[in-house]
Amino acid sequence: MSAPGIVVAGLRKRYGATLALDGMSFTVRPGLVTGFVGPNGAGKSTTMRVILGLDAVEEGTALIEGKPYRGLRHPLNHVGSLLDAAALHPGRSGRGHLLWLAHSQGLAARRVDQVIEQVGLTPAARRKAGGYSLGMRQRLGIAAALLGDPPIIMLDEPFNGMDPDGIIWMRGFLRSLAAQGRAVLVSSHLMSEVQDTADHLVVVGRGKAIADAGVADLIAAASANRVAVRTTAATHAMRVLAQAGATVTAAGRDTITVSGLPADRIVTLLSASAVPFSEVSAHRATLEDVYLALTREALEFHAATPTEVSR
Ligand SMILES: Nc1ncnc2c1ncn2[C@@H]1O[C@H](COP(=O)(O)OP(=O)(O)OP(=O)(O)O)[C@@H](O)[C@H]1O
Repeated sequence: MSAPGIVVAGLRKRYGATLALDGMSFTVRPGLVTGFVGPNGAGKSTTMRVILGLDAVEEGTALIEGKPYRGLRHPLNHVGSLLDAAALHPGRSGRGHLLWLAHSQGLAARRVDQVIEQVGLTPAARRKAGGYSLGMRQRLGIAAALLGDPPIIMLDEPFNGMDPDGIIWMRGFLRSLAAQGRAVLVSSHLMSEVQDTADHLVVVGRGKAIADAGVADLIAAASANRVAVRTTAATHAMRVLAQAGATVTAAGRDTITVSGLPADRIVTLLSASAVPFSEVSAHRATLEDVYLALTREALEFHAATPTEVSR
């Protein structure tokens, strides 16, 4: 039996002097939304193009249900993708665009109306696609990806250009595709976009995956043994706790996070130094925290953060 989903292993690719992919490896499993997240230039789009056989690599393999894209007899029945929502004929209606695609794949016109309905584009289906907003183009692109009813869906930055209602719709839609048992890979350079959507995250930096794990596990790891303190005297609190051996980070205007000391010891130390505080609680990391910690080292350009104080 062929392996389900997508398996990417050891991709290496150069563009001139730029090493775009440097050992990229990860797996996209059925029934899950996998967020593919990383800073601009990290290699997300290149990886997706390689998976679709649009770009060659010097090393490594990208397999769809156990085969390279070019080895699939009817690829669009295996994987549907949206790489560039702008790539459509502006003079054609949305429906006309999909009919043209369906025809080229030997699919029935009935399928076109089904996918238009699925992505909520019915009222605009007969209008010229050239007049569509970027959000509508994204919906049209997703409709095209669904035409062949593939078990794998791959979308590059589908949240781009979506208004808040569109983002909420997209999150629910991606979840429903995964709930149908499909493997869904969604790239974004913003962690907040995949929050509440992704079950699994592949975080990329400088051409490789720097994390490939469940969202719950990543949050638990980033939260481990850290305590959040709310105080109106953050600077004083940071000094006292750092002197006691803790590593302290400013997390917001009135909040610091502390590692290296248990909560009861923190309370004792702050009380002894007359530092006012209103709350001491176990810190729960956000996906944003996870992402920042993982990508800090991988960012090509970043400013030193002045907020960390340790003894
Ligand atoms: N056709 C190309 N020619 C030259 N360099 C390229 C080309 N495509 C990508 N690159 C380079 O390869 C690296 C990876 O780019 P890629 O577009 O895959 O990253 P990305 O993570 O998708 O970023 P973004 O979110 O900005 O699209 C970057 O340094 C980029 O400049």
